[in-house]
Amino acid sequence: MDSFYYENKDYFDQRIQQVESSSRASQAIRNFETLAEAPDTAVYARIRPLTEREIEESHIRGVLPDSFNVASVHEPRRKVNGKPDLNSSSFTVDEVYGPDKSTRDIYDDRVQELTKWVWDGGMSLLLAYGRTGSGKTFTVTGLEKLVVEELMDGKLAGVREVHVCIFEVTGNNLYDLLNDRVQVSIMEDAFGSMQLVGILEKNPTTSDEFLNLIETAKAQRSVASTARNDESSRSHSVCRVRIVTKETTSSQEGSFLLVDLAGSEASADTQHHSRERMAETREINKSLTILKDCIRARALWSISQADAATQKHQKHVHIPFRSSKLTQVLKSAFDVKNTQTYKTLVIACIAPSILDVAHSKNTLRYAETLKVPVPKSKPRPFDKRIPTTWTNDHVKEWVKKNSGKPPINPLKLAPKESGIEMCRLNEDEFCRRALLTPGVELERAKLLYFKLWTLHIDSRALLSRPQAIIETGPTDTTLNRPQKAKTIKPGSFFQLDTEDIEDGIEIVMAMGPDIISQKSKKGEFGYICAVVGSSATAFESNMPI
Ligand SMILES: Nc1ncnc2c1ncn2[C@@H]1O[C@H](COP(=O)(O)OP(=O)(O)OP(=O)(O)O)[C@@H](O)[C@H]1O
Repeated sequence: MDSFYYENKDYFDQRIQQVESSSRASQAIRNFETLAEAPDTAVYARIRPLTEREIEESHIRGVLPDSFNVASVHEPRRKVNGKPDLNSSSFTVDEVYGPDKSTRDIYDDRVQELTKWVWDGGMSLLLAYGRTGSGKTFTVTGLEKLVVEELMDGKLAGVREVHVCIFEVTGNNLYDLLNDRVQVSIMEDAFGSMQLVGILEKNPTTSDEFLNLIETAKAQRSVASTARNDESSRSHSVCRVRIVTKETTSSQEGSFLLVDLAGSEASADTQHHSRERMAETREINKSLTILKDCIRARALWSISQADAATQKHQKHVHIPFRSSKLTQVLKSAFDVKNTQTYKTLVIACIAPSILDVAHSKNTLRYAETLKVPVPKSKPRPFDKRIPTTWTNDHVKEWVKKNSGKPPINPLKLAPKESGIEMCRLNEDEFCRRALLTPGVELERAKLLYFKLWTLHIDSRALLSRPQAIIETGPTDTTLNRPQKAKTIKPGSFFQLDTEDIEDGIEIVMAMGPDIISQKSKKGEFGYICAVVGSSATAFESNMPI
């Protein structure tokens, strides 16, 4: 096709110019509304500019940003009569960045939010996917620098320790890029977390120190590439940043995984390579397919959870993370037992040349399949027992009523968050905001956080078992709910209705059926309950979620 393209270059040039001018018009009517709430998994496409070599060789662009979230791909083709034609197709992702967009634009739009999320104890995963030479390393390295700047320049609130390790996944082997490529292994600990055994973790205290580590890792990676007589990166490179805070006792650790994936190559591209290189390509492609399956399966699982009430989509979801070393390393991002929300950003990197469109289509197809369409279901109406149905006004009202005296300022705690967003907030961030109200001490902030979580957990039980009664009971610590109470599981927490609240007792925990009281002898069914006190230190509990 290359020679056909050069023979008909003027024709293709003209056609692409026509397409480009019409796509500019459609970009102008960008719909900002769809960006209102970024989903936990976002998929972007970044189309790099033509390189100098490509320009010298008279390539033109065959992949264009069509609208803010659509990339159009124009493939040269020969009609049966021998005349040239363009085969056009389009792909939809969350956001398309054209060649005029900088790494800073991507950072400001999404990655900055992931960085702040991690600083406050959240988990983020950033993956750059694409064919060899499509701009993955350029993008990840640029973003890493901006992440480092944000983390280390001291402008984020609070004091944290930053720990970093950078390693490479080549086939089934892991190499430490900050320790002379020493081989490391991966093991699952008793809690189901994957531990890198033998990895060297550094603790940079300045931006420069951190950036030097990134440079060291980059040099180690290219040493290996040169040794294989191979300019491109045939391995996945992972930079793991852990954020540790000592400010509150129960604070969670933040984690940011930035992954520069190995180039996806079609098997046909490696036909002229050695058997070893072909096997390597197969291994890389396999790991990328497993990665896609894991991301999709995790997203499907989240949807099934959100939809648990209707039971429509609740089915067993298999997440095959054990099938490759790469997905084992990233296990925490797919683990359904992980109670922390992972925010994931996948950047599909695209080489724009019209002679590379077959590869670009594969990359965009891969990116498209990562987007799991969320079934359109009617939003659940407001229910005071279910925080995920609360609007920001409901949240504010709840904070005012439940945060003691003087109440925690809802404008400081939840300036614009809905109930779902408040449940996603980690404890540190929740307490930090609560403490902005003068006179509020940490214990009270924690108690309110706990109250919200208790409600949320109970509401999940209600949603997954619609027959379960999450009702209030009398404050004599015995729940008297004949029949209905039989569905209550010991260990469940219950929030009492306002009219049932006495002596400030709002929350009780069901211990077990009351079989000895006078009421039960009369045939009434009740539960012995433990009172949950108003002090944050009154009890401890591991609640199933
Ligand atoms: N957005 C961009 N703007 C300008 N130049 C870019 C951009 N993206 C990539 N490039 C250039 O394109 C070339 C290939 O980019 P890069 O090395 O990042 O590709 P890659 O996908 O990581 O390739 P490999 O898989 O072989 O490592 C480099 O010369 C890089 O500087």
